[in-house]
Amino acid sequence: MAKRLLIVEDDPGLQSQMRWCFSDDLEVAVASDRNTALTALRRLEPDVVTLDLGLPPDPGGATEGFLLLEEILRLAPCTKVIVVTGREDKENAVKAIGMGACDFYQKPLDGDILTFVVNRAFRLAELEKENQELSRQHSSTSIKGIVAASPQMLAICRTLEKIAPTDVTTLISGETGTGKELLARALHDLSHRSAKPFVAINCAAIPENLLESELFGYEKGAFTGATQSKKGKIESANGGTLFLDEIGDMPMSLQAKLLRFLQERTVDRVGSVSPVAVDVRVVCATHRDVRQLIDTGDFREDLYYRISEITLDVPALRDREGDALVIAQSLLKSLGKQMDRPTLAFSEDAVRAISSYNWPGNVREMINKVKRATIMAEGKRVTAEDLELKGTPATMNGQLNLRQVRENAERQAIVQALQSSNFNMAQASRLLGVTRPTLYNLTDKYRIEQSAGTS
Ligand SMILES: Nc1ncnc2c1ncn2[C@@H]1O[C@H](COP(=O)(O)OP(=O)(O)OP(=O)(O)O)[C@@H](O)[C@H]1O
Repeated sequence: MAKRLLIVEDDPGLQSQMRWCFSDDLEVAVASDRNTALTALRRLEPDVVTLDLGLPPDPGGATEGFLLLEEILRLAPCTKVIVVTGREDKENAVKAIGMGACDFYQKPLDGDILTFVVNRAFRLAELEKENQELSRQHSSTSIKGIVAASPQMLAICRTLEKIAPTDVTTLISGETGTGKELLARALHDLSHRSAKPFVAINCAAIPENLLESELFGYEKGAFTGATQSKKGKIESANGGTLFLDEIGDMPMSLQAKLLRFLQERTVDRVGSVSPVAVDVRVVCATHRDVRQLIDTGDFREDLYYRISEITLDVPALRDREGDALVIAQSLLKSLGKQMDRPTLAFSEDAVRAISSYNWPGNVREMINKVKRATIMAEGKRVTAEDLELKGTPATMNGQLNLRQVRENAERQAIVQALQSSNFNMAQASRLLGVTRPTLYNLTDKYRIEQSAGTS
């Protein structure tokens, strides 16, 4: 396929000069204002755009150019944009690079230099595509219990696999219900500590005066009621992993003691004078912004650095492309099995509603909704109503053009048919009304697994 270039330039003389610079093997389109440029972007899907910042109705300024740059990068973030500025306009060039343009070119026009800059942008676009292709090929998670399809979660899973064999202290942050504890358990299961205990404690759920003895244990007679010595959670996790959930809620008084433990790797039971050596890997999680807690004096900065040798920021479900649907499908499958309704599948409006709802309670909210729907659904289809979600009409939803909308819908329908037919290609092709070879071509095109890969 020919490489595609869009030239956005309002000066007709420069337009034809630029066109002339580029060889015949490029497919070139020209636009002279923001609207025509956006139409051409949607139609041509160029790999590279040269963008004159001074466009009508503000040819002397750069406002239209910046607006257009922003829209191009929102609609087609992989497009390489080269901004074209006046000779003395370094400030705007720098601003454009800051906004995400890949390069800039200063007038007056020099054909050789412009061709060089444009070719370099094409090469960059090509390399990025190859890179994406490669990462897509390794795009399923084989970590037990974690269902994911989004590039963000797949990247987190890859990091998790890399850090699991080490003992680095890891901080997992993310909204409630995003899977922080699940990731912490996976970190433990994939480590050499997996045969030893995984001990979790929720620092927000235990009153301040009990948390110390829960964590560090106590000696007989340390306080009224301490009739026996007791190991704390840290000691109980010896050899394994200690998971400190909601670390952001740990009281200041205990933060100092925890820091000491992380430095010395020994615990002092309450009421004891002889420290006990403990070997644990510490994983912490929080839904709070720890940096902000440090600013307000509610969290020790030195402790933060100790617990965050590696940080994993788990995005909210609504920000993970494709995850909501694959997780919902997997939940329906397992809950359907549990509740003796193994053939349940989502209706079309349910699929749309799942993809467009913003899931404030993340996966935990989804579990509740799918559980409810599995009970409530009449017949074989789970509707948006069963999920207590409003059905939403299909929209452009920030997608580039009709081709992208169509491809996303096609991809979704194929995944759904495969899942509801238990990955039986003959059955799925009948459901979709296409032949089996066509379905094989489509699964290749969209790189869809032909078997239940993620579970
Ligand atoms: N990617 C996923 N695949 C499958 N199940 C998931 C996924 N993410 C989360 N879950 C499930 O969602 C539920 C909530 O996850 P988890 O308890 O790990 O979230 P959390 O971020 O620790 O929540 P909180 O901050 O409220 O403690 C669990 O039942 C978990 O197994």
